[in-house]
Amino acid sequence: MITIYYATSTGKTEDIAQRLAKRLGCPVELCDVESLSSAQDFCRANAMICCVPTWNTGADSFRSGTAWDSYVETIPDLNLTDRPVAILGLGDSSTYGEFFCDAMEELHSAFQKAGARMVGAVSTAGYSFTASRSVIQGRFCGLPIDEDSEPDLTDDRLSGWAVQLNREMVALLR
Ligand SMILES: Cc1cc2nc3c(=O)[nH]c(=O)nc-3n(C[C@H](O)[C@H](O)[C@H](O)COP(=O)(O)O)c2cc1C
Repeated sequence: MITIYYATSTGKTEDIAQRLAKRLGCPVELCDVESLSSAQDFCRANAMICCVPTWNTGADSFRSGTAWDSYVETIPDLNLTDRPVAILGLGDSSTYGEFFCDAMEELHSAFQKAGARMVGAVSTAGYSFTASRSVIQGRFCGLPIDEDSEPDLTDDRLSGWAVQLNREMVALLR
């Protein structure tokens, strides 16, 4: 079972979480981060996909502007050793092209500090943006989705990533 955690301000990240869930080749549970009572709740997932929009443009910390911001400081203290975790980000590469999906990196870093096994990095090819803190060693540390400026590319991006996760994450659960 994979748990897809999401937080949203205007509903787009929730919609994307649901669309991703339909594409994965294993049982999936959806969970709104708003409904959690503590960071410890993340420990019950066998594997997780964390879906995060970016709202706090250019911020060093608390970049999401959603319920994720309540947990970024405590996630590193969890024991998630070898737990598979993937990050998906929502942003706008046209209007916010210098800060594209910056919040992904903040979550990636937090889960990595907790010992999680980070999967799901993707190439920057096919994206038009100026800068992103979520590019690590030349690759996005998760899947960026742009429902504002490139919604027509979303289905293919989700389907391609689902295939990648079935290889990198679902295989680990068998
Ligand atoms: C005020 C404002 C600030 C934003 N800042 C960023 C940003 O810094 N980087 C980015 O990639 N997208 C940014 N966005 C785009 C949102 O992340 C995008 O619309 C996202 O799909 C919203 O997801 P949600 O509906 O789940 O909250 C911003 C949007 C607004 C309106």
